[in-house]
Amino acid sequence: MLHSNLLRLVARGGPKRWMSTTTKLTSVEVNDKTGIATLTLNRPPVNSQNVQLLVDLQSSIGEIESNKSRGLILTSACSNVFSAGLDILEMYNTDEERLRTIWTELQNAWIALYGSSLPTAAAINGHAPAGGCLLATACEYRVMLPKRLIGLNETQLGIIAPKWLMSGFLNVLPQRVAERALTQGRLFTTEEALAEGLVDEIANTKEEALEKCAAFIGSFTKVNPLARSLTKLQFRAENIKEFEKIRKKDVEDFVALASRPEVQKGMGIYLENLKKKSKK
Ligand SMILES: CCCC/C=C\CC(=O)SCCNC(=O)CCNC(=O)[C@H](O)C(C)(C)COP(=O)(O)OP(=O)(O)OC[C@H]1O[C@@H](n2cnc3c(N)ncnc32)[C@H](O)[C@@H]1OP(=O)(O)O
Repeated sequence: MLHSNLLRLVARGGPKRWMSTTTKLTSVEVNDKTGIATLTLNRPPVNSQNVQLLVDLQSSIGEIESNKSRGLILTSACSNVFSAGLDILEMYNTDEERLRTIWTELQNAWIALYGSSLPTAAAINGHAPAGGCLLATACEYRVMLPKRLIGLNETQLGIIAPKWLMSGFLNVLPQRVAERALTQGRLFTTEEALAEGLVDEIANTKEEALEKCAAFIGSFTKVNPLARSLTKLQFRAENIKEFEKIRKKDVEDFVALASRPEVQKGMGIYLENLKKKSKK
C-alpha cells in the first residue's frame, strides 16, 4: 500500500497536487510538503495581459489566500517570457468601456498581489517589460533567468506610468535610479537588474528560480505569520492608501489618455513594429 502510494507520488513528480485546472489562463499548484503555491500565467506566446488573464490572476490569488498556503510564487508557462505586459491588441482600436474594464482589472490584479498578506516571490523565467515588471515588483522577492529584460518602458509607448504602477519599482530601487529608468523607458538586463537591486537573485533554470523563491518563503518558517503579514502591510499601507484615493480618477485618466488619437496611432505603430520584429 505504502509502496503503491509512493509510486503514485513519484509518477506525479513528487508531493504535489493540482488545485485548479488550466482551463483558466492561470493555474495553481500547491506543494503538499512545503505548503507553497505556484501560480502560473499561461497565455502563450507572451502572457500579454488581457482582461481574462487579469481576472483569472485575481481569482487564483484569492484561491491561494483561502486555501491557507504558506506563500505564493508567481511564474510563467511561456518558455522565454514572464509577461509582455498589457495586451496592446486589446487596447488598440477599441471603445472607452473596454479601456475602462482593462485598466480596472489591471488595478484589481495589482492590488490583490501587492496587498497580499502572504509571502510572495516571482520566478521571472523570461522577459518582464511594463505590466510584467509591475507584477514582478508587486512581489516581495524576485529571482530571474540570465539575459532577459525587465523594466517599466511605458514612456517608449508615449504613455505615463501612474504613481501606483511605480510603487513596487520604487520599493526596490533608489528614487534616482527609478526616475532615470522611468523617464528613459529603460529595460534592464537581468545582470543590470541584479546590480541595481531590481531583482534579488539570478537562477540558471526555471526550476532553480522556483527553488530559490521557495527558499525565500521558507525563511519565514519561524516567524509568526500574523506579525509577518501586518509588518509587510505596514510598509505598503501608504502606497495602498494613496492608490485607493485615486483609483477611480486613475481609470478615467487612463481612458482619456489611451483613447487620444495620437496615443492610438502610437500603439498601432508599436504593434506593427512588434509584428515586423517577430516575423524576422
Ligand atoms: C495608455 C496605455 C497605458 C498602458 C500602460 C501599461 C503597461 C503595459 O503593459 S503596455 C505593454 C507594453 N509591453 C511591451 O512593450 C512589450 C512588447 N513585447 C516585447 O517587447 C516582446 O514581445 C517580448 C520581449 C516580451 C518577447 O519577445 P519575443 O519572445 O521575441 O516575442 P515576439 O516579440 O516575437 O512576440 C510574439 C507575439 O506576441 C505579440 N506581442 C508581444 N507583446 C505583446 C503585447 N504586449 N501585446 C500584444 N501582443 C504582443 C507579438 O506582436 C508577436 O505576435 P505575432 O507577430 O502575431 O506572432
